[in-house]
Amino acid sequence: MITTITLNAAIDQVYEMNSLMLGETNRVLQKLQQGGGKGINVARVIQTLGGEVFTGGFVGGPNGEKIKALLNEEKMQTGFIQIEGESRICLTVSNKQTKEITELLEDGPTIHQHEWQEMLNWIETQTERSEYFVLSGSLPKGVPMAAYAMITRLLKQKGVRVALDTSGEALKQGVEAIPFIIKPNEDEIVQLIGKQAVAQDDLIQAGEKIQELGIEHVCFSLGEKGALFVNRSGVYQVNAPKINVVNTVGSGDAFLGGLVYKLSKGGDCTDAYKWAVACGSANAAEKEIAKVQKETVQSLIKELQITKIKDR
Ligand SMILES: Nc1ncnc2c1ncn2[C@@H]1O[C@H](COP(=O)(O)OP(=O)(O)O)[C@@H](O)[C@H]1O
Ligand SMILES: O=P(O)(O)OC[C@H]1O[C@](O)(COP(=O)(O)O)[C@@H](O)[C@@H]1O
Repeated sequence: MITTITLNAAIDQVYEMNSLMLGETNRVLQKLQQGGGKGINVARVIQTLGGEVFTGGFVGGPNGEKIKALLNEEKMQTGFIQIEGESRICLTVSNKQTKEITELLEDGPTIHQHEWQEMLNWIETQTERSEYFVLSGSLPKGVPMAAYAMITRLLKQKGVRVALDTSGEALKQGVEAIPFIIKPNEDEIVQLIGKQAVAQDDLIQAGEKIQELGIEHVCFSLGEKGALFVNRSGVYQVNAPKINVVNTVGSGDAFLGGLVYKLSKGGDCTDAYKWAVACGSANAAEKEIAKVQKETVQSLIKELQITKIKDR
């Protein structure tokens, strides 16, 4: 069983528009609503691929009720902790003409100390039935900056493998706890290593340094360029397939869903790397967030090549 956690769950709302002009009246062509936030999205992708997945996090207020109802409709297995605050709304504006994507992300509720403690207790009980935990997304206010580092240490003591996908200081501290997998995107790589890593050699050097800390799979997702993976045996590159891009929001979550799903099945990790890129790209071809089509993933995997660019 894979468990995913979303400390800052959201209603993910997508507005499709013909244009978006600041300072003008803009009309919405179509509105979509989903239960979201990174861990929930990862769980949706794992469920679509056929994996056994459970998803938890904090939810509260009418938005929290909506998130639970939406996930219920999708028959997702959930175990949320109810909070006093109100869950956030994350808005994606998708411009049909220019294909531009604009994201407006609320920062979400404040978590009280007793709610955080409840979460730590819940995680502890959930370890009994989980081989993997996915910790994803921004930290809500009130939760310690070391939250992911604390959870990672707790899970590792129980023999659970941790995949971490977050940003900024939470990522830096999380990395110090040595999760099994990290998946920074280009912005997060810069935050993590403190310098622009535009050249491939810089990325490889940074990835190797992080891997040597003991992180088994350092996975750099690089948008339309695909991804670079560093593990103890080498450095691997997978180029993204050419697709008709509709909405890239959730591609990182789909990437992580595909990666953890395939790793949890065992076998060669290079297959899991291809699944990750195929899922990320399959997501970018859809309007909805982290709602990949299994058939698209399977056909993209056949197109993908993985290249070992360095032995270690
Ligand atoms: N424009 C694109 N074309 C094809 N694949 C894409 C595109 N954007 C993202 N992807 C796929 O999604 C994966 C994750 O995207 P990325 O933008 O790196 O993550 P995040 O959403 O976390 O910023 C990429 O590795 C790639 O496989
Ligand atoms: O928790 P954060 O970092 O605020 O991000 C939340 C947003 O990230 C998403 O999960 C998408 O993330 P990715 O594009 O990185 O996969 C949205 O669904 C959500 O609204």
